[in-house]
Amino acid sequence: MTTAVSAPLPQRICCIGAGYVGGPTMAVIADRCPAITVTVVDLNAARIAAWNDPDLSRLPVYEPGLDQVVGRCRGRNLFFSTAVEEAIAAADMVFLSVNTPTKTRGLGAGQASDLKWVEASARTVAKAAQGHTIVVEKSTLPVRTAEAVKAILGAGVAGKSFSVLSNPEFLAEGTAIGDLEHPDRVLIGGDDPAAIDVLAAVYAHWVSPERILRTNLWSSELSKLTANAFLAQRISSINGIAAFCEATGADVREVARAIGADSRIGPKFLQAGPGFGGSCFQKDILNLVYLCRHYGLEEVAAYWEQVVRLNTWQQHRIARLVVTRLFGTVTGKRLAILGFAFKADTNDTRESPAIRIARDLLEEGAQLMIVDPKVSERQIGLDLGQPAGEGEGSWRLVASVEAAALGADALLLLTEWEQFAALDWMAIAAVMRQPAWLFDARGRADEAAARAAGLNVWRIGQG
Ligand SMILES: NC(=O)C1=CN([C@@H]2O[C@H](COP(=O)(O)OP(=O)(O)OC[C@H]3O[C@@H](n4cnc5c(N)ncnc54)[C@H](O)[C@@H]3O)[C@@H](O)[C@H]2O)C=CC1
Ligand SMILES: O=C(O)[C@H]1O[C@H](OP(=O)(O)OP(=O)(O)OC[C@H]2O[C@@H](n3ccc(=O)[nH]c3=O)[C@H](O)[C@@H]2O)[C@H](O)[C@@H](O)[C@@H]1O
Repeated sequence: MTTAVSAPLPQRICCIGAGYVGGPTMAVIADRCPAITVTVVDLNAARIAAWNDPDLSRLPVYEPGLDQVVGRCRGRNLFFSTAVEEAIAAADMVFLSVNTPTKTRGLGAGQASDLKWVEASARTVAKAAQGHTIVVEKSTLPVRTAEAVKAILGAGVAGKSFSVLSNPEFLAEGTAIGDLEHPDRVLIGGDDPAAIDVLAAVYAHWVSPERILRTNLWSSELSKLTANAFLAQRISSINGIAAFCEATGADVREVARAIGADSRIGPKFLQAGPGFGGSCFQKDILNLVYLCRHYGLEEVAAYWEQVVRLNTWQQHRIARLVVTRLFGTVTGKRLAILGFAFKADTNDTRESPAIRIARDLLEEGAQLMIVDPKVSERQIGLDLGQPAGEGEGSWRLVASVEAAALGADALLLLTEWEQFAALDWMAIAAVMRQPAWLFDARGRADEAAARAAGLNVWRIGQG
């Protein structure tokens, strides 16, 4: 399954989709392969303009270290452009890195992946490509999508030829650059050994051969869905045990440490929290569920569906217990929300647990004071479906935890930003309305200091 590589390199790579995956992935390829010209294209002109912003702090994706990589390559062998067809025509390798969200209507709505962007970009490649082109699926796709991509490309004009590869991306947001520079593995699926060699030669610039895995197309597509399903399953498992700990007097951190010491289980992805967020776990599992049902595997579908159900339950559970502890009502009460991104070190809020929890509390009439170092007021407004405001059932974005705490009955720690781990609890408690609460849904705050400052503390998974 592993490979040693000595194939020719592509000269020009085009990547369709300048998002959280396309941007950082291509920046690292350009950085590690100065001989390759990499052009990232997108229909979204504002996003491309942001990638070209001379001020590197204003790139459209926030990732630690990304600004430095882009700063080294942009204008040298890394380009961002809206000239999609031109870049495809010049390329000998084209990555499809477009969005594949859950369908919102029609057949499979709520579960199947919406492949309209993949189909549209494949059609553009079929039209604009010249000569032989290697087309690489970078987006996360339902197993057997390559068949559809091949069919679209095969219907193109004579004189063009294509090889289709699957090369799913395993980076996690917040650690994207490190994940790309030191991947556990690179997976390449395909049925054209020469094309696989060319792509493997790109990665071989910085990834050792034994980490470059080759499979058939379908195994590669399915491995990506499976990896995300397994990771998400661990989170739902530990969150279920956290609720059980709260009911029984056990402590989920101790349980996680104890089971994680078993080398067969391992310590990673055992952090109990407000449920997983991010654009992919839920959509990829629901896609798996849809595919299992399609193939008549109802029990398998129900098994994976439960991972998502438990996640949704966990988010509502946290909102409910906040209301219960605050004497059964939060109407008109100020609540400080610490963190809105779906995890630390990203500006991404897609499927963030903070959204569902905040919406539940707004529904109860709370006034939310939100603090997040990277998320914009505009984005929060879109996520909560209402603009910033005042009074019952309203929210505002404020600049500091101290400002959020002013007159608040409770703080909810929802994203594990580093700065929330070391707060001046005396100063914070002093400006809150008493009796005041800290609800630590990430288990990251200095609980002893918060208690010493007079706060009541609820911590995830602590009985
Ligand atoms: N966000 C993440 O951490 C990871 C995402 N993935 C997968 O990678 C894929 C992309 O995800 P993100 O980068 O997060 O999405 P994104 O939504 O940030 O970026 C996708 C971009 O593609 C552009 N686009 C769509 N159709 C186009 C077309 N026909 N021509 C030109 N541009 C077009 C959109 O304008 C958008 O800017 C998805 O399949 C996702 O499941 C995989 C691993 C990690
Ligand atoms: O396909 C994708 O999009 C990516 O999805 C995840 O990456 P990402 O969603 O960026 O971030 P994770 O670190 O996996 O965190 C996902 C969510 O789970 C939560 N989480 C994670 C780990 C944990 O122990 N506990 C926990 O609650 C995080 O706070 C976050 O809300 C996977 O980790 C990547 O390998 C994959 O490429």
